[in-house]
Amino acid sequence: MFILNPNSGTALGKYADVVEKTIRSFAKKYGTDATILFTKERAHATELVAENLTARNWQAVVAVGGDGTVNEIAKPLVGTNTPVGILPMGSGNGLARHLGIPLKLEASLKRLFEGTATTMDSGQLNEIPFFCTAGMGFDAYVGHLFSQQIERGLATYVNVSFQAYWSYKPQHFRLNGLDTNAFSLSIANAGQFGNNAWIAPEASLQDGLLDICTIKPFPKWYGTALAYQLFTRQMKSSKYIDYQSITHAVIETDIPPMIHYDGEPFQMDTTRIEVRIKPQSLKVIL
Ligand SMILES: Nc1ncnc2c1ncn2[C@@H]1O[C@H](COP(=O)(O)OP(=O)(O)OP(=O)(O)O)[C@@H](O)[C@H]1O
Repeated sequence: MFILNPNSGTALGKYADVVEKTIRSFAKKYGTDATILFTKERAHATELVAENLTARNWQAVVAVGGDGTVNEIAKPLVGTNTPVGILPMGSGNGLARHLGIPLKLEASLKRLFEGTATTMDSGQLNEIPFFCTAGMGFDAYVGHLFSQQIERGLATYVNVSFQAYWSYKPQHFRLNGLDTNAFSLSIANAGQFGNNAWIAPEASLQDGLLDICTIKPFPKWYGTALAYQLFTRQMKSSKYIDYQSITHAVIETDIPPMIHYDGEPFQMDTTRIEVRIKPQSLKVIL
């Protein structure tokens, strides 16, 4: 079962018919068939999976889109034997990039049809599952601003981040009871946000651990160096970042925070957030 989000990235909406034809031709070539469904709105992918999951013994449910689409599709597959597949067509494609899934449609289809299922960890912020990264602070603020843009894609993301950067002020958090001021507090299951922005270059999807990455307040002029470290997998060498590997953590905030899960912004209605890992909880085709 393939679920396409025509709102993902910049190309999928325009070329959905080409994508659909290519999927069907690969399915035929590999001696199987493809059920292709389109999402109509936010959260619809989760409904489509739930409605159709028991209809057949699916080889995989494939997210055709970005990290938000993977999240919506993987959520109901946690703890089941049905693997998720990914054809990365989003703006950031963090999970697909971490997993080394090719970004070109034909290459990712070849990998999908020739791949095998393996298990990976997933994380939770209270009851909200995530698979790639989640967090609060600057990343969530940017996620929120990005979701309000008409155009998606990398250029919009860079533009939104750059504008938000100048006015953004670090916030107060309590992490496991310890007070901290942070520019951002990211929780990494996979190593990157997307677009090869490696917040936790050493993160593993199979180690039963989440990495909490706290970026401490830094002078504005240092932003370029931090961005360089982010895109060259050198964040570990920065004096402004702290890492903690955890299976469980409690984050408290002064007011209910805006968070993001896999890049999707969400306004919490509580100031207490429990972070948990669900080891080996999702099957994924690689
Ligand atoms: N038919 C639709 N119309 C509008 N929005 C949709 C539709 N289907 C899904 N969505 C929403 O589109 C948003 C973006 O999806 P997705 O995250 O896959 O793409 P992206 O943000 O471009 O990529 P990435 O997360 O990799 O940066 C999600 O919030 C999703 O719920």
